Amino acid sequence: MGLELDLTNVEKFLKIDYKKYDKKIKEIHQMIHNKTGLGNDYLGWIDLPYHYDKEELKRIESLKEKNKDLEVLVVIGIGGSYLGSKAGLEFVKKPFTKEKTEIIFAGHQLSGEYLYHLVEYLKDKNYAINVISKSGTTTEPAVAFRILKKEIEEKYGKAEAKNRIFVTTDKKRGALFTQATNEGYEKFIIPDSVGGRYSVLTAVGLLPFVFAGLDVKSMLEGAQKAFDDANSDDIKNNLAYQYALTRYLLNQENNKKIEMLINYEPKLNFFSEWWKQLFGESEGKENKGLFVASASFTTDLHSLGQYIQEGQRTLFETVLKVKNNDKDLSIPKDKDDLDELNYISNKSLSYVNNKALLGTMIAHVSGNVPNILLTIDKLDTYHFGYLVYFFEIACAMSAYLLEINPFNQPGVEAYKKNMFALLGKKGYENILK
Ligand SMILES: O=P(O)(O)OC[C@H]1O[C@](O)(CO)[C@@H](O)[C@@H]1O
Repeated sequence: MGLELDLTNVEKFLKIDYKKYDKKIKEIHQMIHNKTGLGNDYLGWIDLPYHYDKEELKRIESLKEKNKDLEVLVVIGIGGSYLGSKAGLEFVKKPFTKEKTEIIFAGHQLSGEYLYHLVEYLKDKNYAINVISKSGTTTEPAVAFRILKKEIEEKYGKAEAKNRIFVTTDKKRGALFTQATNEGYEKFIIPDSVGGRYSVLTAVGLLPFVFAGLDVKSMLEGAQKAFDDANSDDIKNNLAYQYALTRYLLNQENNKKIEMLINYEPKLNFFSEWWKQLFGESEGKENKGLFVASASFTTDLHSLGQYIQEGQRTLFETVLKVKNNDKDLSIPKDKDDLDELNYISNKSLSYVNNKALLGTMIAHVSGNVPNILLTIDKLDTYHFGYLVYFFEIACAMSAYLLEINPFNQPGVEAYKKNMFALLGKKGYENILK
């Protein structure tokens, strides 16, 4: 139970010679596991599937037990402090069903309209806040926290509000750490050695998952399986490295500039958002890296499909296929058959969706768009954990193949500096001159 990788529709465009890269892959594998490469201080996520903080998870579970009647948990965070938990929840959540504790995200943009309506919504709800920020100084979550902290204190009083604010941040430093210590909020840790986009399996993801009632144990088992599967330095036995090398070669030898992650299940839309941060922030530097995009089919076949089929030939697709649906429906027979669907009556939607996937792949490949096919069995917590770790390790390998540091994001500062200057922050006066 893991993942299947099919490169048939890449090999038509590219010769993937594992032998040629065997030595390089082995070296990088050692670099990752011995933590000797660029950005090596941030390789703490490597061991998380087995060495996650077990005491902390127990503390999260007992916090959830104490707060089992909460109607809403507001999770404040952005980027890696947001996308992983949002992706995990969407991955497994049944559409159109209301969880006992609803998880609502905030601080992932600066929209006053969004926050206004959230504040209104929370007025008659029994709620708590989990504010997540490794640095503690990121503007978006800091603004949202300031506003929601005022609201929760007004609603419950300062003393009770303290029991309803859970902070996930650095172990010993930062603005949020200091605030949490001063106010006596319950704290959870983002380890020094784990950067935001690699933090799903820390309290960053685990707290929201536990509050949403997700099976965290099986998620960690999935990640453990991915760890075991990616533990070989022999690329022939390591699908994560095969994926990493393939996308590297499509870029370097086939001149592809864009990788699109494609899904056929709306539950995967936010997984794509998480994936985009992972690869975009890790690889997009020094004028290198693939631009990562995503699409949800068949929806986007009716918008982007035209471009993919016939636009500039600079992209390839990585299709994430789900073999088995939990629930399904069949198409009923109709006596008039005006829509001419009787030829597929009694067929399930999964059957039709799979034919759409196959037909699209054939079309796009014939339009010179290489397709990597990744298949998982189903959309459950186990496979979420598996995919998270699979892509994390693939991303590290891929960035090291490009000879860049996968774990920093210096470019993100540019917009922040300009925004601070425009807002009149002290010390930024000369930035735009
Ligand atoms: O957890 P923090 O420190 O608020 O950072 C949130 C996100 O912002 C970034 O630092 C980019 O500004 C991401 O790398 C990170 O995931």
